[in-house]
Amino acid sequence: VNVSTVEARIRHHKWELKYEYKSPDCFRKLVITVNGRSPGPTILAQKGDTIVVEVKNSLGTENAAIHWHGIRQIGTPWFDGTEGVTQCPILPGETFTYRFVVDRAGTYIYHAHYGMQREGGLYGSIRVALPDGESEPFAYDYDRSILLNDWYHKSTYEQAAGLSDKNFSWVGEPQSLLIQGRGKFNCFTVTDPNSLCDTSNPECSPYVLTVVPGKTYRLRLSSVTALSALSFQIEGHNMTVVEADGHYVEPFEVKSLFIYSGETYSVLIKADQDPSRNYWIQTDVVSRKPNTTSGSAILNYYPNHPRRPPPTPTPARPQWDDADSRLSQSLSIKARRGLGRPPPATSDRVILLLNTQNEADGYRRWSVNNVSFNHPHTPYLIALKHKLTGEFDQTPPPDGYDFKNFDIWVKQNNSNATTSSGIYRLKFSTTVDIILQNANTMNVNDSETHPWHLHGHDFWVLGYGLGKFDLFKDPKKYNLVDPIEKNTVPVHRYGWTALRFVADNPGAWAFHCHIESHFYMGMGVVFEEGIERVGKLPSSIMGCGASKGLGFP
Ligand SMILES: O=C1O[C@H]([C@@H](O)CO)C(O)=C1O
Repeated sequence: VNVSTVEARIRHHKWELKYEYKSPDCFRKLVITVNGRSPGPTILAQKGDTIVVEVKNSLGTENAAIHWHGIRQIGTPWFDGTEGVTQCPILPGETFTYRFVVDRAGTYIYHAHYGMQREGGLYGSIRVALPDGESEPFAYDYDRSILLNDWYHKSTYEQAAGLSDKNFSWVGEPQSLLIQGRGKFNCFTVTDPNSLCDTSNPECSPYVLTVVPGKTYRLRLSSVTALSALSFQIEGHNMTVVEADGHYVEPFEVKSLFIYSGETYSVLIKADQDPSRNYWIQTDVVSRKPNTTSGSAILNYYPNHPRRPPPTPTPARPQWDDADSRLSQSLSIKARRGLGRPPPATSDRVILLLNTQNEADGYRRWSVNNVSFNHPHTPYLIALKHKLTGEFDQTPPPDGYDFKNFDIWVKQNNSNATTSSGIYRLKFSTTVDIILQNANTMNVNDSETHPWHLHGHDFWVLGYGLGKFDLFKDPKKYNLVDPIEKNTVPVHRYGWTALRFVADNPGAWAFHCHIESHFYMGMGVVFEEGIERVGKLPSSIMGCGASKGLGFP
């Protein structure tokens, strides 16, 4: 008999957030650490476990909130960790306890969701294993989590102040790329004599992945970049993609994996090359013209010395503007045969979301259907549940745009964008289609890739295309047979992406561009569904705006 008697476990973590001086890419700056580390500790769990994280905010003078990216928070919408949407921020000196169930095996991440704090270094991996006795539909010997990030030397405050100034200043390209928290900045370019940059600092020695010849490794790759779309490659080794955002992928091979901010993938590699040497692991900026050197790490074949540099030059960077290869990878990702869940055949509502760069009131913004998102002061979940209708704009944003007349290929004037805190109210349990439509930015001949992340759900990815979405023809080409489910998906330059999800998770959920500065500049929306089914909110999420005193009987 195969009766599982293993009780789901409670995994208890005690975390302290602090600003500390660190040199992840050899340049010393203040970094947000979890228990002294950035990336923070990896959360290891088994499907069905309850994760409890007691977060003490010791940032001194700064609020905090932590989002559990890819965890749907079924029944616990108040622990999604999205400041302004699901909770008030954790005040300096206070301790907030997150408590949620990890209900599906897979690769997930956690990161700050307050202001632009993620790029300060507050992020880490979540790895949820199958219950005892169940096995994955692929074989491997070892399992490793690798976080990819881009890294800036300016503080998030300097960046945010520049973005929200009438005299707009853009964050620019990152100073370096980090692999599992380590990168290498060229210190010779530092002109400030007071800055501390030391390429011999052991904190910035490259990440080393040691492999035993002949063994197969499952690499769980996650991107938490502030801006960059990345390619990831391992010299001399092909990778087989087997998982994306917690869902099994029909396996396919790549030389170079494209990964967008907020996405996670598992790839399998076999250590089957010449074992007498080491190999380069490399990540590069794609989709924007790079001004950042490659991020490098070492694939170390045991028993070679882990720091021995590979005898070959670093691999060639993939061409940054090769849009075809990126679209082609997107189209290759399908649910694993026999293991995917097919989507409902039809939807109840179609929401077209046009992504544009705008000016609103003289400020540079990003907008969806010409509405730029503005956080209210009282989190939506609390305002909705307690019917505090004065706390956000009650007019919902539009379900579409003037798609007949709008030309996505040219620079618009866009001076008429408005800012709003209005949200989409979805009928509980209905099926919703979202069409992300990309367009030209405010620069001539320019369109950018945007990775969109949905909280509280996974969506089926029904299709991608280039150009303007055709409401009549394109839905006929949807993949309703084996679409992958994901929580983050790119909308490619001048392209569209079609998604479907079921609005069956009571709560208020953000859906936004995962580029940190773009969300900060208004590139997001909020969905509400089934608010009347949400249970009593914990008083710990309250204390700001109109929720002051609400939690106390
Ligand atoms: O929001 C953005 O602003 C800059 C640029 O468009 C400013 O001109 C850029 O690359 C973004 O992604």
